[in-house]
Amino acid sequence: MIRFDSVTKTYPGQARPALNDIGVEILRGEFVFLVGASGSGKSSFLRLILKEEKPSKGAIHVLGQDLGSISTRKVPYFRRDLGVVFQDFRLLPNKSVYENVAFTLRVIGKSRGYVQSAVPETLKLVGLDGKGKRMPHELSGGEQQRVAIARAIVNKPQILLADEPTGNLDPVTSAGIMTLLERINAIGTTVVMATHEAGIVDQMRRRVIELSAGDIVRDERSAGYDGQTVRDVEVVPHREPGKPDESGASGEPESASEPDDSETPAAAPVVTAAAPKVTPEVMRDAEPLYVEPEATDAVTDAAAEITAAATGTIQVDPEQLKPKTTGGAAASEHLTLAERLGLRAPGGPREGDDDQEVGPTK
Ligand SMILES: Nc1ncnc2c1ncn2[C@@H]1O[C@H](COP(=O)(O)OP(=O)(O)OP(=O)(O)O)[C@@H](O)[C@H]1O
Repeated sequence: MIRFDSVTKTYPGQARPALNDIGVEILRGEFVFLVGASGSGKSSFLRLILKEEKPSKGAIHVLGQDLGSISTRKVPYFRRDLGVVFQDFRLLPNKSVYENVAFTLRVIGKSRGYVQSAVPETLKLVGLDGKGKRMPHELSGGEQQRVAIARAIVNKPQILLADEPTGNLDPVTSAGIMTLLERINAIGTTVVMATHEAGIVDQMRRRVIELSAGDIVRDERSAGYDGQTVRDVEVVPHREPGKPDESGASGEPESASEPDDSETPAAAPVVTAAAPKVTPEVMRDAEPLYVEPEATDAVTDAAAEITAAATGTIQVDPEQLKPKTTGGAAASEHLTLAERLGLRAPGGPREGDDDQEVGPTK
């Protein structure tokens, strides 16, 4: 379903690769956690799957397609089979919950009838039944992430990529989001999620791929956040190039072929584990907030109540009624539609891109 063959990604101007000769395969229906310290390459891994970035070396196959052979014109079609969720939700601030979810379907040319049945069904699935008319700023963070998840899955993608989806949420709300992702996985979607949340990973016991400075250092089934290894905070002492350290070892690279990267994290403490916010206890005690797809209306109502109780009352201050997005409304005005939807990284079209960003080319 997703295969990396000897993939190296080195960003322009960087001596050290963000991902270094990665070989890994993720099968249909798996739920995979990507863990690792900040800067270890998790987001790069997800961006490569989305074809937001190209590998510097190696090949990536997703859903049977060699990404290197998909033209930029065809990328929007390829991405229809992928749903993406981010830490900062990335909702369209001036559209209602319903319109945020419907938008994905409209740009790919789904019929009005399809939209009218798929959107309420998906909102029900994520526990937001009855909240379609709300605007994003009238929702709690957990509810906004549910809208983002609804938008990502409304087109029934085969793969859901989630980059720190609980990063901005409190522990209880995070646990609810995880039960939802678990449910989405149970109905057949392959989920790949980058996270720093040890409690979530420890409780869910799924496959864990751990990255460290661009290398896969662990790939275990039914694993926890820390694996078998001791993962205390590791501090690597800084050494000036050419200057021996206390043990007398030279500060020169061991081999002449090793890159001389002045931005190497060796100059700063290397934190190998983040402090857990969501504890195993919170995960264990979490109310399941998702709704079974075949649920009756009574069940849906109960789930909506649980969601409302878990996310709390929202005090809306007139100041807050102004559209909010990460980076502010002013910043969002300068983003293209595809960028705001997360279908393309902010920064505008790059060399080799075509004009078509989302939706049919005709
Ligand atoms: N667009 C870019 N240009 C240059 N370097 C980049 C770019 N994106 C990422 N990097 C570098 O690549 C390395 C891996 O970054 P990446 O964002 O993939 O890590 P991460 O594990 O997702 O980190 P975090 O947990 O903080 O999100 C880092 O050293 C980062 O500085």
